[in-house]
Amino acid sequence: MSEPSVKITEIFYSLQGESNTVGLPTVFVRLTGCPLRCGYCDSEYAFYGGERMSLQQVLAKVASYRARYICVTGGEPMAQPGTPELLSRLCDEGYQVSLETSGAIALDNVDTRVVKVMDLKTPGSGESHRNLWQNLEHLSGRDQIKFVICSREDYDWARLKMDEHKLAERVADVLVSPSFGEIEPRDLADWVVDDNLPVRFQLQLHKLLWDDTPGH
Ligand SMILES: C[S@@+](CC[C@H](N)C(=O)[O-])C[C@H]1O[C@@H](n2cnc3c(N)ncnc32)[C@H](O)[C@@H]1O
Ligand SMILES: Nc1nc2[nH]cc(C(=O)O)c2c(=O)[nH]1
Ligand code: SF4
Ligand SMILES: [Mg+2]
Repeated sequence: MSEPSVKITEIFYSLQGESNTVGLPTVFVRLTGCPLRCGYCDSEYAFYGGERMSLQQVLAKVASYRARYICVTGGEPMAQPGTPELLSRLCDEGYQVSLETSGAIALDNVDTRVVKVMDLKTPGSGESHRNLWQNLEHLSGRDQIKFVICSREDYDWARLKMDEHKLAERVADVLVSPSFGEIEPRDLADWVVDDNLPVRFQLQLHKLLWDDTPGH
């Protein structure tokens, strides 16, 4: 079989701004294209264009940064057929690999060495009908679930889903993140504290440090 290829928007080195490895120097591999259209999406520039690269080329570029942590994101990385093999090849090289995904595409073929960060799309995203709830079965105690919260209604919905699906017991962390610029981060923080909710509150560190500049 010929070497698979993937369409890439950018590969860059920065500090992990999200998830439970926040602050760790990380190489980001941003794949092009996404079948969803979340109203808040900060990565619309990855919907189109990009450059087709062989897995060899991606691995060589990643290696040039001499980093330990690799985050595969997008766009929606799982929308490309070459992604599962890319993830496995990165693991084979010894990297600590994470995958940022909407979970709207089946995750059953993702290497178990990869830490999956699955975003359950809230009503406020406009894409909650795309959540594939069966994907919860493919998450382990090393994975993470994220809710991006756009309003109090989203927060109440996330709490309900946590309860219904026993989410805090399934994964390493349930993350809640304010939709950037849409709600006051402090409101979300207060709700979490008031409810003693078993989640990890997070802000997107890279936006505090570098605004919203691509490549960070
Ligand atoms: C750009 S997406 C790429 C991966 C995948 N498509 C997904 O949605 O998980 C990476 C993460 O950034 C989050 N994100 C995008 N725009 C955001 C915003 N304006 N505020 C907070 N988080 C945002 C997404 O919800 C997702 O968890
Ligand atoms: N620094 C930084 N950390 C990130 N973590 C997840 C990102 C993403 O866009 O998926 C991201 C990003 O774009 N930049
Ligand atoms: S799924 Fe991810 S990349 Fe796609 S529109 Fe939503 S936030 Fe953006
Ligand atoms: Mg981002």
